[in-house]
Amino acid sequence: MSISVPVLPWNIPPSSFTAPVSLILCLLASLGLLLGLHQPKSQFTRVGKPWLLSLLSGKHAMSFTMEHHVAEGYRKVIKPTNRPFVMKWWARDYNFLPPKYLVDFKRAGTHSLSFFENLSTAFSMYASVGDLYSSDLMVDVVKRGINVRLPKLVPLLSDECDYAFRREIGGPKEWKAFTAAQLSQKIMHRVTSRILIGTELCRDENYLRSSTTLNNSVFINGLVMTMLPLGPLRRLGCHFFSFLHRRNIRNAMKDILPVVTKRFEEFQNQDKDSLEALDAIQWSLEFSAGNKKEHNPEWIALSLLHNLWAGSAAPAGLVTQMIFQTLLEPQYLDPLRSEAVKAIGTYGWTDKALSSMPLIDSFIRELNRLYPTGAVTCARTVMDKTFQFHDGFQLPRGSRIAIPALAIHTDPDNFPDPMKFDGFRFAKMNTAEKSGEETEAKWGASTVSETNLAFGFGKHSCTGRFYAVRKAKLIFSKLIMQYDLKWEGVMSMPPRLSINGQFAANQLQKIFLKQR
Ligand code: HEM
Repeated sequence: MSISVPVLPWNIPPSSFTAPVSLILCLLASLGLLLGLHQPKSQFTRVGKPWLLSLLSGKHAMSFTMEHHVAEGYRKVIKPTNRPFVMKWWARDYNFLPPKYLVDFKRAGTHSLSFFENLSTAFSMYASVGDLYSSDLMVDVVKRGINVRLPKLVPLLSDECDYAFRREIGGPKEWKAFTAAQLSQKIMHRVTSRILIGTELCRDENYLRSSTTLNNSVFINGLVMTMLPLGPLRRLGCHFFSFLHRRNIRNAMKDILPVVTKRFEEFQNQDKDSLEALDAIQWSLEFSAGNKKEHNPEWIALSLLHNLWAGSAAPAGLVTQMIFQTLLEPQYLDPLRSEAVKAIGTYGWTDKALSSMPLIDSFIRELNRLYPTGAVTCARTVMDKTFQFHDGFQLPRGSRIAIPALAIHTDPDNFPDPMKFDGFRFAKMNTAEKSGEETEAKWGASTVSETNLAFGFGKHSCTGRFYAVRKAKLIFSKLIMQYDLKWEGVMSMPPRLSINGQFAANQLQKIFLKQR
């Protein structure tokens, strides 16, 4: 049997191309590598090594130790000079700003300092979803869909959580082992999907599998694209190399698109007021209506999947961290459990109950202080010709800025004994200052402030934080009320995964659960 070498239509054998194409690819790769060594000039002090040298230093590469370099910049540049420092992040130069500029994140218009343009470029999203991130639909769905209906949504989340517990944990009479991060992720993904996707799919195992794969793929693809030495051909190269990620999108779309299309057709054909499903498909249909580009099943389905990415992984990491901390310092368990039992006993599984858990709330805020999902938040790209900060400092269009959140959270000028985990730190501060406001108070877990930056700050601060904190409280309360927890031989916090300044709770740590 012989294998014929394919011949191109105009009869030039492909072997004729091999040498020149290889040469061009080698030249481009070398150019990319050289650019990896190049550090463009900046008006600010540069921190960290060139990308390539950092990568060659193996496990100490900046990608895996980013938080230390950011902390160094904060200590050596920001604190003594109150000026920004510059550092490579996601393969590009970022100006890390002192906290005095946080006020400008509040003042700037949403499209002057853009979070989504920044995210899309950092994660090379343009290569997989085009200009999806130029749209306001994702934010609208959370802000105008979810946040205003939280009291109605909590009972639905609670039902889904009960179902998720039955599916993922069951009722073990003896100690049963689970990988904590995996368990939190599965439960959170199911609960999040109940509202962010809807009843048709939230229990569909194919959808759950393909959307979980996609959630992981967004981050992994973004990371791999950052690390490729693509030089000036970065945009083109990312399009080419994102093919696996695009396949993951197609797979998830196969599961979700038929449902969205059906709902789209119903929405077109019926009196719009008669349809009031409590889910994000409904709100996407409503909020995109009249917008030609967005009001179609493909755009809506893609947008839902990307909101799911924002809304599922980070809160799951938070729940994992809550479990680890409770096991590491078991003295917290009794007060947290008693508080949950009392609130649920009084108000049932309602929004009111979740808002009546000041200790759990404080525990969450303290975890977000010490173990935020990122050492850096408030990443933005300047979209105006120039952006002028309140003190006259200016940056031109295309500049990237960010805030060293973890360094600020652990600055002794902001918190006494900042490296110590004090689960009830914020409950104590709240009691000391309480002015009568019962819910989202000054020291509440979902209140952003200049020293609580885990959810960002300003016009683009996380719109999903109210939903996220409620889901974390709900899942954690059910877990500690229904199960005993333990782990074996663990003496310190299981190390987090740190990649490009983003953290993930330890992915391997086993815990044991037994029904109470
Ligand atoms: C523990 C959970 C979560 C954490 C730590 C978190 C963190 C963040 C951060 C740091 C930002 C950027 C804010 C800034 O730069 O100022 C952000 C933005 C955003 N998050 Fe979250 N998030 C969480 C949960 C959620 C959930 C459940 C949703 C709901 C779908 C969500 C939706 C969004 C959206 C839509 C934005 C963009 C906001 C805008 O540009 O106006 N997040 N989040």
